[in-house]
Amino acid sequence: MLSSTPLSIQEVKVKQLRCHDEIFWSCSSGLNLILGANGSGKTSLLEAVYLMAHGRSFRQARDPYLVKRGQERFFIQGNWKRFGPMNLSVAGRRGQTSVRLQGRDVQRRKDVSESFPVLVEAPQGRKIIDGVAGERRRWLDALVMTCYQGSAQQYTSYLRAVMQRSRLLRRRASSDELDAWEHQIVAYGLPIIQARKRLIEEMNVLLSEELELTETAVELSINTGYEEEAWLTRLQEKRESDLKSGGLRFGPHCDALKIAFQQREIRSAGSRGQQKLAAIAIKMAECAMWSRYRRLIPVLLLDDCLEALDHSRQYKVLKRLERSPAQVLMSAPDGVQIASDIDIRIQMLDRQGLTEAEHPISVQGETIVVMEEAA
Ligand SMILES: Nc1ncnc2c1ncn2[C@@H]1O[C@H](COP(=O)(O)OP(=O)(O)OP(=O)(O)O)[C@@H](O)[C@H]1O
Repeated sequence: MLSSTPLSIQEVKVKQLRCHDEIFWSCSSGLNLILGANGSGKTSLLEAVYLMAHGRSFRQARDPYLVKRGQERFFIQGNWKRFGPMNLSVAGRRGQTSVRLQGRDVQRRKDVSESFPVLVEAPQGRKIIDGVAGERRRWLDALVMTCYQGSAQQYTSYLRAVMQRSRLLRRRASSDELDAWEHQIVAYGLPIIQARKRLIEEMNVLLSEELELTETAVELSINTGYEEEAWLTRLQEKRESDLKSGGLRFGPHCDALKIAFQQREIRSAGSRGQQKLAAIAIKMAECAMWSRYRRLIPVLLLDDCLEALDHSRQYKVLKRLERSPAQVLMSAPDGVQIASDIDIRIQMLDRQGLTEAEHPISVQGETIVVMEEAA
């Protein structure tokens, strides 16, 4: 079997990004944790790594506040390892960022994000577990396109056919014209449904291997019950109502991905801790898919990833991450305790910058309690 290459970042230099004036972060290839007070700039450091790979922030709203207040520009420079050493840098000012790879301007951001896969789980990031249905669907479809060659084209053609049908409805086009585009909707839609089905099956197998972490099986599902003739008939019958409602409200572009736990949707039935464990298990499965189809092991950014977990589950998460072949960059607020048998590099962040921390971080001998609970 072909082996996969783990991507990793070794050094990050950040200038004038958010609260940081100038900071240098040296990362190890395994588990890395930044500890610091609220507002000390931990998330901003993870954001810097994401910005290099994606050219934009993972924080939700399009953010014009990346540049430090009172400054004109921010700079990020990173030394990565991907087969050999690679250099990525980002320069930005209000609303604009430019990415350079090995000193040359990057024209297509996608080329970098596909070659430098960086996955993120962050409270201010995309809400896959407890966000709106569209967020989950976009995440699923992005993973389908990552894993199965040619599927991106199916999505583009399908959406073009959906939009074209809406335009024709508004123009009161002939039934023949509409027929042709409705056939295209179905012809491009069916492979999308098949690809989603296949991906969900693969992900569910991977998630079933994370049972030790999630404790209860986490399962993904989406509507796959499309039948060609029935779909075409439905499209024909709904022409009038689709015209009135302003668009097509049925099809793969509307289906909701469900993430269930004990057969109930985790976003409403799961506790915050259970949702967190599911989110981490999903990231593990996503990493495995990248490794399987792209032969690359992504860097994982986990912001505040121990939040909402009790000591024994924090320990379990760290143990799981320790086993992962991925480089993991995490943040947590001051006061979190890490058991001594976790192989992890811990750095403390304050106004002076980052300093290596003693390990284990234990308050009043509670580490022992953590160990006992987890045993
Ligand atoms: N453009 C900016 N200029 C200056 N400071 C900023 C800017 N944007 C955000 N900040 C500040 O930067 C600080 C760092 O935010 P960040 O989210 O990185 O902190 P954090 O350590 O992750 O905090 P928490 O533990 O609360 O999640 C915050 O105090 C924020 O108000």
